Amino acid sequence: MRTPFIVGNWKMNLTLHEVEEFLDAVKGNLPDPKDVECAIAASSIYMDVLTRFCKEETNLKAAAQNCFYKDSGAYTGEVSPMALADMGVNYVMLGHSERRKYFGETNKMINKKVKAVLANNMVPIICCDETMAKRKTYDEMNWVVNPVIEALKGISEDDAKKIVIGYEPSWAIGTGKSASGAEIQEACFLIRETLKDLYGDDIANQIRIVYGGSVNARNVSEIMSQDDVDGVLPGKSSLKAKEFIKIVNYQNN
Ligand SMILES: O=C[C@H](O)COP(=O)(O)O
Repeated sequence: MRTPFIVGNWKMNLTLHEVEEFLDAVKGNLPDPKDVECAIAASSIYMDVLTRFCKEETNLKAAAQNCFYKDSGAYTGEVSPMALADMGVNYVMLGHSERRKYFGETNKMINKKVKAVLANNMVPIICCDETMAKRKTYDEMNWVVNPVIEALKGISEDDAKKIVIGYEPSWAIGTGKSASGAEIQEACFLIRETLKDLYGDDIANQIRIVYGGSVNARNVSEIMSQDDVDGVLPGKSSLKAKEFIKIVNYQNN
């Protein structure tokens, strides 16, 4: 059984004061991780505050939004996966469409980062973008499948079981208009079939696939009801504690 997984991606938002207010507000309001596992992907400057909080409030996991593929060295401005692991970070998002678009991240680079994150005993959340143009061509290799294959090159079966795949169509990100349940299921099914080709049914059925793109408290239940969807990755809706609490408690609404 795949435990539902909800990761709020704060992106480059919130001040320290707002982060503290958010964490205070969610305390005691998050579901049991056996029912729904929750995480916040914060900017690395807030990682210390977040990981300290997560050590007390064990219903929340800490995620980073990115990291470099080397543990240390002369890489000015980069974030070390070893340092993140040392702080108690559990998950690292990799290959978000904003990283690909604004910072030129390639599938090859993301594959190196996946290996570095796993080597530091954290779990990568590998994000796969999709443009509407690609979806319309129905060219499966270029659609959502290719980034998954490229990101997983050289990843063992044991490691593959742990990873999370994020399906995030860029045409739905930050637009306020989520993909429909059927569109999400179609892509997530395709991703799972790809995982089956790579690792076989047993492992593919253990890998969690989450959807991101204008998820909110109103559409989360419908999205979560899709067969191949195991979680969501709300961006904007995760900035307000009240809405994040509603999203993660979708099973009670
Ligand atoms: O990582 C999160 C996604 O980019 C979704 O962001 P959004 O919920 O603001 O559309």
